[in-house]
Amino acid sequence: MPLTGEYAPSTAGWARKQVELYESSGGTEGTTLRGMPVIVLTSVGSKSGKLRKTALMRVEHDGAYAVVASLGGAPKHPVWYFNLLKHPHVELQDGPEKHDYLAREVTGSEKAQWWERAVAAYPPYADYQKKTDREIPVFVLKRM
Ligand SMILES: C[C@H](OP(=O)(O)OC[C@@H](O)[C@@H](O)[C@@H](O)Cn1c2nc(=O)[nH]c(=O)c-2cc2ccc(O)cc21)C(=O)N[C@@H](CCC(=O)N[C@@H](CCC(=O)O)C(=O)O)C(=O)O
Repeated sequence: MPLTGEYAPSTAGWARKQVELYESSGGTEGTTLRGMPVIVLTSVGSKSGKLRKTALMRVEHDGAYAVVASLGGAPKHPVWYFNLLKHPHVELQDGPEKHDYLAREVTGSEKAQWWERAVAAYPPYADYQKKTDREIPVFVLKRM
């Protein structure tokens, strides 16, 4: 059951533009960052209840995805992190395919396994984690 609600564009201009190009091209343009694949996550705002769309690096394994709340190694979580905690039903667009997923924050050995996959997909994640004391959260998304 797709998410419904009013779309509220991100205040991060460069990321918003990438999302809008990705979606308007049906997932054929704006699908990479530095040559590495990107997905678009739609979440429900934890305070506004509006639809928020976030470009993130693509980390996939056997049909499940991980999304990494790295924010470039900033000291604070990106705010979409709080959206997924409150509203785990999200949509993920990977190229032309868009489906519903349930997001769950992972810890321990499960997180370590997905962190390895994330760094393999986008090596800068390892540098971001070195840059901050904040433990960068990872959610695993399973198809609904
Ligand atoms: C700038 C801010 O966005 P954010 O949710 O903090 O997310 C910051 C970034 O993670 C986001 O811009 C990502 O798209 C950046 N980014 C990546 N960010 C990552 O963290 N990880 C990635 O792998 C990643 C890859 C990536 C690839 C391409 C690209 O263009 C951008 C990429 C934002 O949009 N804030 C809104 C509010 C957004 C929101 O969700 N509000 C909630 C309230 C949230 C709260 O305050 O608790 C609501 O509506 O209720 C605002 O200021 O109005």
